[in-house]
Amino acid sequence: MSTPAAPRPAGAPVIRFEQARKEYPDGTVAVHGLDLDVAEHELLVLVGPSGCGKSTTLRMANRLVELTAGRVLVEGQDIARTDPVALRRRIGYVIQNVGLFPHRTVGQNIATVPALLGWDRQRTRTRTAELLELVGLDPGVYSARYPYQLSGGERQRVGVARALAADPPVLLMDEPFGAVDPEGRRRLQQEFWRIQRELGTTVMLVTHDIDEAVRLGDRIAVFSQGGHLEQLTDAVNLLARPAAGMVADFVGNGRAVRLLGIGELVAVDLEPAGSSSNGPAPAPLLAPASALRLGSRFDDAFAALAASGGQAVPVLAGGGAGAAIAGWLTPDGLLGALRRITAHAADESDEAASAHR
Ligand SMILES: Nc1ncnc2c1ncn2[C@@H]1O[C@H](COP(=O)(O)OP(=O)(O)OP(=O)(O)O)[C@@H](O)[C@H]1O
Repeated sequence: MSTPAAPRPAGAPVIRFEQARKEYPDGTVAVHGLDLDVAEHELLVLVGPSGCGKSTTLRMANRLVELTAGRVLVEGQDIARTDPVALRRRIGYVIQNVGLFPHRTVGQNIATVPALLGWDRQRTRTRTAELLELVGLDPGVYSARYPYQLSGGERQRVGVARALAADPPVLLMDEPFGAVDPEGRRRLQQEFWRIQRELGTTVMLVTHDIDEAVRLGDRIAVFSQGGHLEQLTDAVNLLARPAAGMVADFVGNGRAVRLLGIGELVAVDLEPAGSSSNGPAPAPLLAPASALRLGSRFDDAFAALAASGGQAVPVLAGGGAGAAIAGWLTPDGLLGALRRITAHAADESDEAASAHR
């Protein structure tokens, strides 16, 4: 991992927009006066309808778009006073159609920034192989291929690997999984999420897809036209308590299903392990691979309850041979779990609302 350019107090924002404004030469005000912080190691998603200023905001952070007024700070430095080329070496950038160099191999594409930074061949080769493995492509097979020899999904993986090559502290992503079919997209999202947790990269990601936002974002910023920040909160809160009006419309139907996709089972959601004789009637133990565990997503829990015909299903703690039944999940338990995460969201949103006013 690279070390940050300068020590910062814990929790200091890595990217800070201060009254950032962009007016294009034809008079279009894409972003009016945005205040927004992205915290270290955070994956912040910008979401909103077409033309609301998401890409403009993102591109203000690496100076592909120059501000008309206000400031953007990256790692505490005003980027207007930073050399744009040096800035972009510290900030990875991934766009929808990836923009791989067609006449360079996958390995050479990934090595673009390391080459600019003057890394030696051995270090570059090792890093390239590591990154290909990280995004799930066999280096022996893919390093020497050209972009035209890849599927759309593979190209996007290479795009992500290239952006991560010099281990930038900050990554900007504009619809990075847009060109992939829904199933591949889901897989890429999952893998990217894992990689981001592992590397601790601070990420700002633009999407118009609310499901993607909910799946990936530590926090989600919902924009309306003109780069207005309508709501900034975590996924549960956004779904449980969307701000009235534009956000609620944008989040739309299917909120309950999305909540099922993000909640995770914890011990308080379960009937105690010993209660099966006088409490819920236990379903037969599921095959370990499909068994529920503490931390299982609610949608898996819902599927297991449906398969058991509504009978209590066992939930395991620990893995492998050491796994033990932590308790039993009943339909009421799952309802309680949904109430638990939405009640938690309500508390936080009340706090956030008073902090914002
Ligand atoms: N170079 C430009 N000159 C004039 N107007 C522009 C320019 N680039 C973008 N705009 C306008 O600024 C507004 C915001 O555009 P932006 O691309 O930031 O939106 P977006 O939310 O990323 O949209 P989408 O989801 O459709 O990509 C839009 O009205 C767009 O037409």
